[in-house]
Amino acid sequence: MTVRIGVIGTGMIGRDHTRRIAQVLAGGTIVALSDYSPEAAEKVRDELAPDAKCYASGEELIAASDVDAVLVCSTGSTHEAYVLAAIQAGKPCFCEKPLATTAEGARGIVDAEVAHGSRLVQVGFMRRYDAGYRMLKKVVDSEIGTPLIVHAAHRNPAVPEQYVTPMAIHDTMIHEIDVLRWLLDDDYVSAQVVFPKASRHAHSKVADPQIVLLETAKGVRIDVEIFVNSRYGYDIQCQVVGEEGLANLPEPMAVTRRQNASVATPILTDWKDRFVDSYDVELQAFIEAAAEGTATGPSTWDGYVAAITSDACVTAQGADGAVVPITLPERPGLYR
Ligand SMILES: NC(=O)C1=CN([C@@H]2O[C@H](COP(=O)(O)OP(=O)(O)OC[C@H]3O[C@@H](n4cnc5c(N)ncnc54)[C@H](O)[C@@H]3O)[C@@H](O)[C@H]2O)C=CC1
Ligand SMILES: O=C1[C@@H](O)[C@H](O)[C@@H](O)[C@H](O)[C@H]1O
Repeated sequence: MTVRIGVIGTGMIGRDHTRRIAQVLAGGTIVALSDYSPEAAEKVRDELAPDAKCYASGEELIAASDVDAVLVCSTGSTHEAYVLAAIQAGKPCFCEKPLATTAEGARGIVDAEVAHGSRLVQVGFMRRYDAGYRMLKKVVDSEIGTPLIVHAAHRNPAVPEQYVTPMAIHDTMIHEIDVLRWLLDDDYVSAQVVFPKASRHAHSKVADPQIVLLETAKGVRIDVEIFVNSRYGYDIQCQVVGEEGLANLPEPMAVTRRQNASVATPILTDWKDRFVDSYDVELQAFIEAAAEGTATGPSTWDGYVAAITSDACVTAQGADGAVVPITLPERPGLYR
């Protein structure tokens, strides 16, 4: 079966996901597009999916009888309503992060999916599909003993003026929030944020860098440095310290040069390049599950837990170094 897919939001990532479904992946075809700006949808149609129909609204696209599955790639604040509409229509739905911008909104999606009775939603936490993180997880699961500490860093070269302090959590660190939970098979119990001396390259509305300290239910201590004006590159680091050894996330493949009396390895500068393969793998998994009328991978529950944790971290940003507890409700059977 070829899964007929509609894409809502044809900005940067919606366009890129349309390209991969139209040109790279197997088993799916783009039949529908919609964007708040009709020209944006038409442009993507003309460039990548000439047979797709453009819809005036995401709701109409979801309701269309020839749309089997939906990709929600619009601005974060619009995700919740579209995902709820897709569940209502009984259609598999891939939702880019965040699942919702509030924990309450994400809880509503959990409740709707539980009421539906089976999984329909995959959240776009693509790092779980990254070959490097998967290799790291294998080692953490079996070779370095019980994990004790994680040191992580998420560094971007620069961010635009509209990037504000809470975005370091909601937009950027949300990837670490999800992937470290998955890596350790654990949940968070508290968050604390401390601010080092600010970089002179940071805009006035973002405190940068910042360090988020998380504690897990099993007692692991995690420090995540978020530095979005690091200047030098897009750099994702993750080191797990275990009782019997230590494991590092592999660096992206790059040619090392020995030249002019130095050894040099280039570092990526654009996040789109860093996880390009993982986006392919996550969407291929979505297409295959959608063909069976279901969803796999990062779930609505994972999106909800990420939202609860993000909210706690944002509270911690304003708490003058105080530790903010994180309490999770009981996990419904659908997600066990
Ligand atoms: N997994 C990942 O690594 C990444 C995820 N994202 C997420 O993807 C989402 C989109 O991000 P970008 O593509 O970078 O943003 P963007 O700003 O380039 O595109 C968003 C698009 O949504 C459209 N839009 C806004 N409101 C809408 C509505 N109500 N209905 C339909 N379309 C609407 C806008 O017109 C725009 O074309 C965000 O939630 C972002 O966090 C973005 C980049 C990377
Ligand atoms: O999701 C993403 C962006 O929105 C965010 O701004 C970047 O920091 C992340 O690394 C990228 O994966």
